[in-house]
Order: sequence, then C-alpha cells, then structure tokens
Amino acid sequence: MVQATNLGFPRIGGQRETKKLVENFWAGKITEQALDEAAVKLRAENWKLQQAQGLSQIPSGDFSFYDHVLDHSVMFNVIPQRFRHLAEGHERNFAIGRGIQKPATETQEKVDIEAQEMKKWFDTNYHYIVPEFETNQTFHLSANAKTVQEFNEAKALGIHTRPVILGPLSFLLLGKAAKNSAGLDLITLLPKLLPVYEELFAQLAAAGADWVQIDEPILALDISAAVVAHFHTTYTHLTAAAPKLKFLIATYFGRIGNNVSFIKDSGVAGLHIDLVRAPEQLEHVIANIGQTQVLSLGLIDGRNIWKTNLAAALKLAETAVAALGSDRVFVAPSCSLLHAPVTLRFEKRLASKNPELFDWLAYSEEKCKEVHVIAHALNHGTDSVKAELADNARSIEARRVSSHTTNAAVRQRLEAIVPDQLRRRNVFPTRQVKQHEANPLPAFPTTTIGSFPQTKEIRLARAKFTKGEIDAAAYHDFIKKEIAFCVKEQEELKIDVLVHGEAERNDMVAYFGERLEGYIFSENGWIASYGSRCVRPPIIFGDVHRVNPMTITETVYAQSLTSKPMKGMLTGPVTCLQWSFVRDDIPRSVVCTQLALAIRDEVADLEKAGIVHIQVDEPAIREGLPLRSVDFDFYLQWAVDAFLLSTTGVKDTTIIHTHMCYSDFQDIFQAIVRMDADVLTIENSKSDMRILGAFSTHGYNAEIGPGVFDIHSPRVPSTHEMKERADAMLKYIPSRNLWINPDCGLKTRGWKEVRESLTNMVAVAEALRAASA
Ligand SMILES: CN1c2c(nc(N)[nH]c2=O)NC[C@@H]1CNc1ccc(C(=O)N[C@@H](CCC(=O)N[C@@H](CCC(=O)N[C@@H](CCC(=O)O)C(=O)O)C(=O)O)C(=O)O)cc1
Ligand SMILES: N[C@@H](CCS)C(=O)O
Ligand SMILES: [Zn+2]
Repeated sequence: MVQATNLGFPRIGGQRETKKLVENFWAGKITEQALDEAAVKLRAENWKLQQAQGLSQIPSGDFSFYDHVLDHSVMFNVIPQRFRHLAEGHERNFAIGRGIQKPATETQEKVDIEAQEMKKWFDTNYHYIVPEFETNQTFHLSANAKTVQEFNEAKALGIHTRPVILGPLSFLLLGKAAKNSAGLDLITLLPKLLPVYEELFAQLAAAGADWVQIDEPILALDISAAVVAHFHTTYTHLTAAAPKLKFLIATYFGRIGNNVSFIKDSGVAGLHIDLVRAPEQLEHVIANIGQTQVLSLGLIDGRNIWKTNLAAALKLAETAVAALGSDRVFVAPSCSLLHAPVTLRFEKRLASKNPELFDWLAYSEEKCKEVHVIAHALNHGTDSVKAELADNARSIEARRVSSHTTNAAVRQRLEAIVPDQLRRRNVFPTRQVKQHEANPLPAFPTTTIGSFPQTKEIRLARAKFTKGEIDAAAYHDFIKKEIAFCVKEQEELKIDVLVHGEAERNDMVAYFGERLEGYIFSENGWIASYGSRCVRPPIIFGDVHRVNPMTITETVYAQSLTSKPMKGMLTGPVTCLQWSFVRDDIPRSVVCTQLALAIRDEVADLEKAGIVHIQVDEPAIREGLPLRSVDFDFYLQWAVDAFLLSTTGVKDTTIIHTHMCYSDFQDIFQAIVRMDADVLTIENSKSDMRILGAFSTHGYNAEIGPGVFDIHSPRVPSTHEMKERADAMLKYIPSRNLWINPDCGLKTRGWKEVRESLTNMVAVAEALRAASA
C-alpha cells in the first residue's frame, strides 16, 4: 500500500494561536503552565486535522514555540556558555533566541546576554537559530526529550506518529563554532554527538515508534565527498544501533544529486525527495536506492499555495510505483508545511469576493487532502477518487485559461526593455562627487533602515480601518500623526538622513502587493518567519503592474516636516518576488521584471517629487540564491538586472540606497558590486568583520553602512560596544564611505529601547567625527 504522509505541519495555529500565546507569556500575561497546556491542545488539533484528511503517517516533534533548530540544540545540550547559568525552561530557550536584559535588583545582578545568531533556513523566509558549538562540546539528551514527549502525547490520543528530528550532519554543519572555539572543525564533533542520537532512538523505540523521519536538508547543497562519506558511516552506524526503527532520510528544497550515493547500503529504510523543485531527479534516485528502500515522493508544493495538478502528480507517482511497487512508495508534500499557511477555512473574504481565484488555492489542510487523494488513487484506482480528481482538473483548467492572468500592455513593456534602462548615466565615483556637492552631509552620516516601532496602536488603527470601524480619512489622519511623531523623534535624536517610519505599512512586501495589479491578498495566509513573528505573503496570480503611486503621499508629507533629507523607502523587485506566493505558470524571472518596472515608476515619481535619497530594499536577494552553485549565475543575472531596472532611471545626484540583511554575502559579492547602489546598508552586527575586508577585495568602492547593532533583540547596545564595531569597520572602509546605522528596520522594537539605542548610536558618529576633526 502506498502511504499518505506528511513531513511537518505549521505550528502557528489556524489563527496564529501560538504566536499570541508566546507573546502573552513574554508580556507576563500567562504562566508557563498555561502556555504548555495550550500547546498540548494545539498539537492535538494538528494531529487530528491531518488524520481527518486521511494521512497514515503524521509527523510529531514538529511543534515549536520559537524555532525547531533551537529546540533541537537544547534537547542535545548545545547551549552556549553565556546562557548556562539560567534556569532550564522556556524562559532560557526564549533568551537564547531573543537575548535577555534585566536591570540589577537587590537580590540579583544585572543580566545582559546577546541572542544567538539567526539565519535564513535555506532559500526560505523562515529563520533558524544557529547552533553554537564549542571545542570541548559535550552532548547529552535532556530529561523528557521533546521528541519522545510529543510522540507519547500523540500516542495517548491514539495517534501513532512519525517523529521528526534534525539529522546529525545537518545539525552540525548548519551550526557554527562559538566565539571561544574559533577554528573548530564541526565535523570532528560527530563521534561525541552520535551516542546521544542513539539514546534518543532507544527511547523512541521503547515508546513504540517505528518510522522516524530524519531531516538532512544539507543533502540538497553542494557538499564535499568527505561529508557524503560521513553520511555513509553515520547512518550505517545509527541504523545498526537502532534495529527496531525505520529511518526515513528527508531532503527538500532541491535535488539530492550525487549525494544519493550513500543511501543504498546505509541501512536506512527510506528517502524523501522534493519532486516539486526537482521533478527530473526521480529516475536517477530510483536507480540509486537499494532494493527494499522506500521512496517518499514530495509531490505537493509545500512552499506555495496553488492547488496541485493532481493528474500530473499522479503520473509521476505511477512511474515510481511501477518501478518500486506500492509498498515502497510514500506520497508527501515536497517539504514541511511550515512554509505554507494553515487552512483555507478562515479565508472568508476571498471565498466570497473572489471565488474564481479562491478555487485555485490549497493551504496545508487542503494539501494534506491532496496527498491522500493521490495515495488513494494509487492504491484503489483513479475511479475511487473520481469526483476529487474531476474537481481538481476543473480548477486547474480554469486557472490555465483564465483571462485574468495576462495583461498585453505589461507583456509589451517587457519586450521593449533596452540595455540602457539597466545602467546609471555615470559611474559611482563621478556620481559621488556630484552627490556630496549637491547634498552635503556630515562625515559618518547616521540613518535608519526605514521602519520605526509598529506599535499596538498602529496595528489596532489599521485593524479598525480594515474592519470598517474607522473611515479612510480618520485612518490617514492617524498615520499622518504617526509620521509627524516619528520625524520629530529623529530630529531630536539628531539623525542625519530621516525616514518617515513606515507606520502605514502592515509589511514591507504585503503593502506593495496590496497596491499593485496582479496581486491578491489573503486574510489569514500567515506563515512563520522567526520566533513568534509571522508574515502573510501576498499572492501574485497575474501580470504585475502599477496603476497609481504607492508611497509618494507619505514621503512628501514627511519631507515637508523637516529641512533634513527624507529617504524614500521602497521594497525591491527580488524581495517582493521572494516574499510573495508567486504564480507558477510563468518563469520567476519574468514576474521579477514586471515588479521591477513597477518599482522603476515609483522611483521616478519620488525623484520628481524632490526626494533625493531613495532606498530600494533587497534583503531577500541572497535568500533567492539557488542551493547549487551551478545555478547561481543564471539567478544572479536576472535578479540584479531587475534591481538595476528599478533603480537606474534617475539623475546622478539622486542617491540610491539599498539594504540587505540576514545575508551570507560571500556568494554574491560580484552581484552586489553590479547592483551599483550609492549606499549599501547591511547586517553586520553579529557577523565577522572579515566580511567587510571581502567587500573591498571584490572592488566595492561605494558608501556602506554595516549595522552597528542588532535590531532583533530588545537589548540596548552601549555606545562603547557600537564604537568598537565602527572602529573595526574603519580598518576596512575608507572613512568618507562609512555610514552609521542599525542592522535592519526597527518595527519590532518598542520606542523606549529605540530611543536609547539610537541615542547611543548617534553618539558613536559624534565620537568618530570628533576623533577625525
Ligand atoms: C524584514 N523581515 C521581513 C520578512 N518578510 C516579510 N514579508 N516582511 C518583513 O518585514 N522576512 C525577513 C524579516 C523578518 N522579520 C519580520 C519582522 C516583523 C514581522 C512582524 O512584525 N510580523 C507581524 C505581522 C505583520 C503584519 O502583517 N501586520 C498586520 C496585521 C497585524 C495583526 O495581526 N493585527 C491584529 C489586530 C491588531 C492587534 O491586535 O495587534 C489582527 O489582525 O488580529 C498589520 O500591521 O496591519 C506579526 O505580528 O508577526 C515579521 C517578520
Ligand atoms: N525598510 C525595511 C527593511 C527591512 S529588511 C524596514 O526598515 O523594516
Ligand atoms: Zn532588513
């Protein structure tokens, strides 16, 4: 029998219950016990929901309050020294993710600990907490190991689950050496780590588990032959040590390629592959697995919201069944459904106002059903699910022939793009002279990345406006007051290049999506981004174009309030693409070019309105990089072209800023140089300063603001620590090119900490100016 399975279910809850619980716990509004009890209920709902959709292998251990990689580190005692004195429990785990700062009391010394680093999870918009390993790292399994506990929790409900854990090689190699352990070769920790996995497996076997899903996503990356050899020895060893368990090695987000070579005689019972991202790998993988091994087919897109073409998926699955037999085939989503919204049940507005498009969608709950339908068809023939298949075929055809997805004028404009539209009139050194002359700024200019605190009041006002409880005039009036407040604050802080604060934006991508044609937006299509934070990617269903200016009113109003320069703030085409759910019927590069033309028009309008500094954010440009290096150039060519198309139609004296965060820049230096921005603000506060050396080695000669503090943590950085960072930066960056700014936008922070942090930050610039006078 073909099994209907799943790799992971969203943990946020159908109506973001987890997020609300966790934030209430942080605010001291609920106890740890209440948090745990609510989580037990949520997990039970998730398991039952998947069972109701007809899945036979349901994951457990996929729940997390903050991040599953962080949970895994804690379960294996990988807790950096600086957190070890804190009492075990949720508070310590949250401190690892968020940092912690508490003033001294009569009984306790002050606490001030930096968060662990957070990084993008492969090419997704999900962020994980990077494990920090030490040279003399010891591993041990925590009491009540989470994976075992959650397996037992489901068992008590009569649901036999497939526990999910991160595999040892991905765990180590997605981590980093702790500061006190520079030079540590992470793989050397493997012999110490494996006994703890053995212990966990023994506990799972004793609890009655049979299949265990071991996620090894690094198998979709370019890994060395030496690492593949470690996969072989590791799994030969672990399978021999846990004879009662069947291991399913899960890969996703790309092709396994030749890394599959270790599978055949590793003793593992099965392999999961992503057939949405890499359908062409099926034949190669079938030819390279052992004669009894199971193949789990990732047929349903876990990264998008479109209904699956069930007929096409079924055809692929039939090839596998013909080659392997039905007992050796599982059907599954391509990856964990962590990256898809929970359920269409709460999309009432789309269902009633836009039934045509609503009919094209499938969220996690509906995707589980699709898995079931395919498995059922394979097991009992297509007639057994005739109605479901017919219904699906009708939706797929309706979308294919819809007149709403194509716009002739947009297509013509794309055809007419010429190379001159992708370059500035003069090179940066020439522009820099003209820019400094036309718009002089103090040395070490200070700025911020755009957003200021999105307070409860702002979100509430917007929620009221959305529900029709206040009218447009009242809402816009409210936003104007917020902008005025933000401008005044920045003037008081003595910042040099101001921003309007982005109060009117629910999100830096959704806001633009809501103002562009070709997009629809959901009410409840939330997915996890980091910690308790969620995003609601807007949906690109058709050709994208701009009908009206999107940011001019707010920017011009903000500029009217100050004599200091006001920076216009836009989201770049690659980031709009990357953080949207994108149509899958035309190439992503084409959608990106459409977005670029829309942003180009907005840039032109800002310039026309007298705005001199224009920032086009591209924080997701690195995130979009393919997982395999052979695919890099193709992506970077169209992605950078899209950025150039959106930013180069301006005068030499207009200063184009761009911003990137969460980036491993090593792979994209040349692309950043080619983006030809005048000012680049980047995340750097937690990264190694050597990254800046690499910028100059790669010929980066434009102005640059490597963030001097981390905005993801509520802790207030001191002037001293930021000055030390800025001094270190000056070893790599000529002083005329250095800007002083935070790592990223301040929307998640509160005003009190923002004021304190920015006061300290401006003092750094003043100290630098005094020292260089
Ligand atoms: C820069 N980052 C972003 C990423 N992706 C994006 N799409 N956008 C980004 O900005 N990826 C990388 C990083 C990730 N960082 C963040 C930072 C902050 C958030 C965040 O704050 N998310 C919010 C939701 C934001 C939003 O859409 N808000 C809406 C709706 C707000 C809401 O929930 N309203 C309530 C009512 C009001 C209330 O009671 O508070 C409701 O509807 O029930 C809005 O502002 O209108 C979050 O809450 O998680 C995400 C990623
Ligand atoms: N301008 C945006 C960039 C975030 S990456 C902000 O400040 O929030
Ligand atoms: Zn950012």
